[in-house]
Amino acid sequence: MSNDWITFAMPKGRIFEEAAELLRRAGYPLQDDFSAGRKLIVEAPDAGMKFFLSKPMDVPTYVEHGVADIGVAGKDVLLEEQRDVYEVLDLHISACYLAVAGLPNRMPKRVTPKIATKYPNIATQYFKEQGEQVEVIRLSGSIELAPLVGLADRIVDIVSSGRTLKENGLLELETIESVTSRLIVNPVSYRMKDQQIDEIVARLSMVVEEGGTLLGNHTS
Ligand SMILES: Nc1ncnc2c1ncn2[C@@H]1O[C@H](COP(=O)(O)OP(=O)(O)OP(=O)(O)O)[C@@H](O)[C@H]1O
Ligand SMILES: O=P(O)(O)OC[C@H]1O[C@H](OP(=O)(O)OP(=O)(O)O)[C@H](O)[C@@H]1O
Repeated sequence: MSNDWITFAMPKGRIFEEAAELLRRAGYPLQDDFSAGRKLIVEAPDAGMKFFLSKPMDVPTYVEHGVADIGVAGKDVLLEEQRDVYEVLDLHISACYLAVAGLPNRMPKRVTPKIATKYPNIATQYFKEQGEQVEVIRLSGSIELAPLVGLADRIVDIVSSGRTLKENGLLELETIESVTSRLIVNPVSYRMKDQQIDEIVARLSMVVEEGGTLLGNHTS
C-alpha cells in the first residue's frame, strides 16, 4: 500500500471471466492478455489500478496482508480461510453450494467417520455444530474419489450442477451453505483509500443490481 494505485487480487479459474465481465461493465476493463497469456500482474493506468492473478484460495491472504487492497473470493474460501478482511459486496456470480455427500445405503463402518474435503475448517466446524465426532482428511481435489476407494465415509465439497456426484454414484446428504463470490477489502486500505474504494464498490454494486445474476454460471 505504498502508492495510490488500487491493487486488486483476481481469482484464476472459474470465477475469473464472470468477475472480469462485472469489472468491464463497471468501467474497469481488464486487458485480454490476462486471460489469454501467462502474466500475473496487469496494470490499468487509466483507472489507477493494478490487477494480480492468484489462486482463488489465496485471494484473502493477499488482501489480509494489504498487498492487494481489494479482491474477489468465493464465500467458501472466506469461510475456510477466516482472514481479517471486510466482505463488502455479494457479486452474485459463480453460484454453487457446500454439501455433505456419500455413497447411498452405507451402514456406518467406522466409530469415527472419515470426512474427505478441500475445506477442513468448514468441515470441522460443521460436524462440531452437528455434535458428531469425525476425522477430517484434507485433500486437494477429486474429493469424490475418496468414498469410492474407501479413504473416507463422506465428503464435504462444492456442488454446482450435481454432475460430479451423479456420475460417481454419490448422494447429497446435507446442504451446508450456499456460495457466491464476494468483493473483499483490506481494512487499512478502506481507511487510507476510502474514496477510491467507495467508488469501485458503488460502481460494482450498480452493475450487480442491474443484472449481474444474468451473467451465467461457469461451472465447467
Ligand atoms: N462447480 C464448482 N466447483 C468448484 N468451485 C466452484 C464451482 N462453481 C463455482 N465455484 C467457485 O469457484 C471457486 C473455485 O474456482 P476454481 O475451481 O477455478 O479454483 P480451484 O478450486 O483453486 O481450482 P483448481 O484447484 O481445480 O485449479 C470456488 O471457491 C467457488 O467459490
Ligand atoms: O456439481 P458439479 O457441477 O459437478 O461441480 C462440482 C465439482 O466441481 C469441483 O471440482 P473441480 O472441477 O474444481 O475439480 P477438483 O476436483 O480438482 O477440485 C468440485 O470440487 C466438485 O467436484
